[in-house]
Amino acid sequence: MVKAVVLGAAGGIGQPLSLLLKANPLVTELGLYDIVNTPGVAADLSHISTPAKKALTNADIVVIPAGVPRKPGMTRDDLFKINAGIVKGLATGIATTAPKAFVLVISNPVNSTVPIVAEVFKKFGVFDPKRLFGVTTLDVVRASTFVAEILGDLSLSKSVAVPVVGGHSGVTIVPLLSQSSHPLPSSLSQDKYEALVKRVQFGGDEVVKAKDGAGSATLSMAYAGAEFAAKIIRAVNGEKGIADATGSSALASELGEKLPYFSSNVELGREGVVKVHPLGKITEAEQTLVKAAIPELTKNIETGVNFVAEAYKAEESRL
Ligand SMILES: NC(=O)c1ccc[n+]([C@@H]2O[C@H](COP(=O)([O-])OP(=O)(O)OC[C@H]3O[C@@H](n4cnc5c(N)ncnc54)[C@H](O)[C@@H]3O)[C@@H](O)[C@H]2O)c1
Ligand SMILES: O=C(O)C[C@H](O)C(=O)O
Repeated sequence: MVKAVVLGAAGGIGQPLSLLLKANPLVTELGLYDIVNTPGVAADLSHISTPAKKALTNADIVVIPAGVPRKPGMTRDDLFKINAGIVKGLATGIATTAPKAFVLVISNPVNSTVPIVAEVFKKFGVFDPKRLFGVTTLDVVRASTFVAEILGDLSLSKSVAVPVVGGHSGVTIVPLLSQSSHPLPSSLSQDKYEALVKRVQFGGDEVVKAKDGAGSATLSMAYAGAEFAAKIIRAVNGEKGIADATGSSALASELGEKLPYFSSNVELGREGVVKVHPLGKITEAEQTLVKAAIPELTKNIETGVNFVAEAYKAEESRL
């Protein structure tokens, strides 16, 4: 029995993600919440429509695609002003209603919204780093698709696995192409390698540009979110040895001293992350990418942590 809840269920990501979760036979109950149009989506999916508190009761897994998406010319950080408050509010609802749930944060900027959820959970004494994830699966999906394209066989894209570590914006996205399950052609030029890295790092911008003001990736994100959620659900159901390269898990990686959040290859179990894998053997070029990611990721994490600290300070001074 697994209850999944989508917060932001009426949105561009929320609707197809809810559909994919509905289609997952392992999801036995689906809770939908949005500030608009929830009954419409719920009726459409023949699902429950309840206010957040009730929707969250007994949730095993909560996915959060609530918040505003980018328009051309914006960075993910530009979304912080609006989305930070939305995510803090929803995290409070989860902390007080479903503190044991696995939480999957999609709302951008993920590098900062994951620390926001963690800080709220700490305040309520319910923080479990093994159960909190930033969803960076779309970067893995993109990297795998782009590598399959280079290999000239798109039918491979489901079986190509490329670990992508770090964070979820620009230089913080670090594809470990040397660890691809399907090696790149040895003839690939340095220019082409660098272009591939850039394409993975800025894949989101490609979609934002193509949508021309109508938002950012929704369908590929729903697919990626549902894939990751499905892995969590299988792990919750007791399946062993489920591996994934995703999630700015708040667990210490080998970079843990420098960075409290760093998306890594992880192994999942009934209680959440059971193992954070080290980066393993990486090339000099990949080491350079990791080094470049750290300052930006550090800044993004601090932004999230400081936002919550200041919000609570302001709340206390009002009392
Ligand atoms: N992690 C990733 O890889 C990734 C990929 C794509 C998009 N995103 C992010 O996901 C977010 C959503 O994108 P979208 O295209 O679905 O946007 P959208 O505007 O289509 O949908 C967002 C939904 O959130 C709802 N919402 C707003 N405040 C809420 C609240 N307090 N409680 C519940 N629901 C609330 C809105 O009503 C809306 O239905 C954006 O921040 C976007 O940047 C992340
Ligand atoms: O690019 C965006 O703003 C949305 C998302 O983070 C993505 O990678 O597609």
